[in-house]
Amino acid sequence: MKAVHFGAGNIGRGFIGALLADAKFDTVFVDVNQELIQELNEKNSYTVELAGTGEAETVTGVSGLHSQADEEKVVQAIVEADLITTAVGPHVLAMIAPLLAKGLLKKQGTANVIACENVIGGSHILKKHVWEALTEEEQHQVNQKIGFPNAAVDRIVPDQTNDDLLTVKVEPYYEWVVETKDIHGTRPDISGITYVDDLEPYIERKLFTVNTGHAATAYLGYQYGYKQVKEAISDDAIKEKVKGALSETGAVLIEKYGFERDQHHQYIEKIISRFENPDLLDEVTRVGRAPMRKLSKEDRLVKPASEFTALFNETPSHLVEVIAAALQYDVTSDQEAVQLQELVEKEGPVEAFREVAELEKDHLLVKAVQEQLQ
Ligand SMILES: NC(=O)C1=CN([C@@H]2O[C@H](COP(=O)(O)OP(=O)(O)OC[C@H]3O[C@@H](n4cnc5c(N)ncnc54)[C@H](O)[C@@H]3O)[C@@H](O)[C@H]2O)C=CC1
Ligand SMILES: O=P(O)(O)OC[C@H]1O[C@](O)(CO)[C@@H](O)[C@@H]1O
Repeated sequence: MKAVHFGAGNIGRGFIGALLADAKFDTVFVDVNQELIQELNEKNSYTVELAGTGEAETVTGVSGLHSQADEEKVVQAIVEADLITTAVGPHVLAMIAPLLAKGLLKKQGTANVIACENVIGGSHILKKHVWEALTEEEQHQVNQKIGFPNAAVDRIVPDQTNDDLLTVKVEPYYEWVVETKDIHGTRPDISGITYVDDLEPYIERKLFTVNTGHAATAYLGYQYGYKQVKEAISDDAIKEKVKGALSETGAVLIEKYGFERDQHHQYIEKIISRFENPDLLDEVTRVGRAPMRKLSKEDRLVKPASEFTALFNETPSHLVEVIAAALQYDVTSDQEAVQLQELVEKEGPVEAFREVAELEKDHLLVKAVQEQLQ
């Protein structure tokens, strides 16, 4: 079996690539990092270390292509692929879509495209961008043979500090959930995938617990002066606030999906313990990256906070505190943080928040953030 995976970064190599290799796929990684591509083609393998266990896995059957310089080869690889996956970041999906469209158009048999990004409906977002690159007739042709099932991916893979460029250290835990309804042909035979009929409860539980909790730890940690996530979460004051924020998202999730309360709180505890892994060096600036995306209306802070407000007619004080901390996140090496701070400087933090989160002026959440910032 053959796979093409866009994005040979942390999650690409450390999670998706490893699970594809376990399922006996040969994987072509498509990236823009020439150094990574060269290494992949020289070694055709790399190591995945499981943090805190001393265990490691060798991933074989891999190679690399550049998404611009090797365009024709990428198209050919897509033509031959049984499965196409991505882990490039939500904003990059639009950039890879034209090339993906070219390859999909030339394919003969059925295949599936699975976006493995931290966003709700990632594969559908990618499909929308692919559609923009095709005529109506071409869309029809591609629709007959290609599925775009949505997915949720969960594994903490920090930025890497190894001497070897390809080696990647990951947490042992992982979860890859794929929605069955949009799959074309047979389901990819990958034992690491959990197939579900309805992804929504899974992706929301994951995004509004793992990612909300992580973002809360990062923004509060940055505010308190911590560099590493594990340092931030071992500060009791931060941990209590993170737990508070996750109780609020938990209240929304329990109300919406009927999760059992005690089980959900055990899930929260388990997630927090993953942030504490002493063998994971994970900087608050990686987890807090792209604060404008993280403050957008469908993402991990504002969506559960506005749903909490609507459901319970009160504002979630811990999430509001995290949102206020995110508005003060001024990391100069982060393009979105710089852009956010420029907006804060120009419009003031409350108006900046309202604009980024696309909320009405009189929304209770806007008022609560205003009070928090006073
Ligand atoms: N790192 C993690 O723990 C997790 C990350 N994710 C999601 O996975 C996605 C990727 O995240 P990471 O792997 O952490 O980021 P990363 O920055 O390590 O990897 C992204 C890769 O995409 C490549 N890329 C950028 N533009 C490209 C283009 N036009 N064509 C092909 N490749 C391109 C980059 O060179 C890089 O190698 C994000 O959506 C993230 O939210 C999801 C779960 C866990
Ligand atoms: O990848 P994003 O959406 O910028 O957010 C970082 C988050 O993604 C992860 O890398 C994996 O879920 C978490 O470590 C963190 O919560």
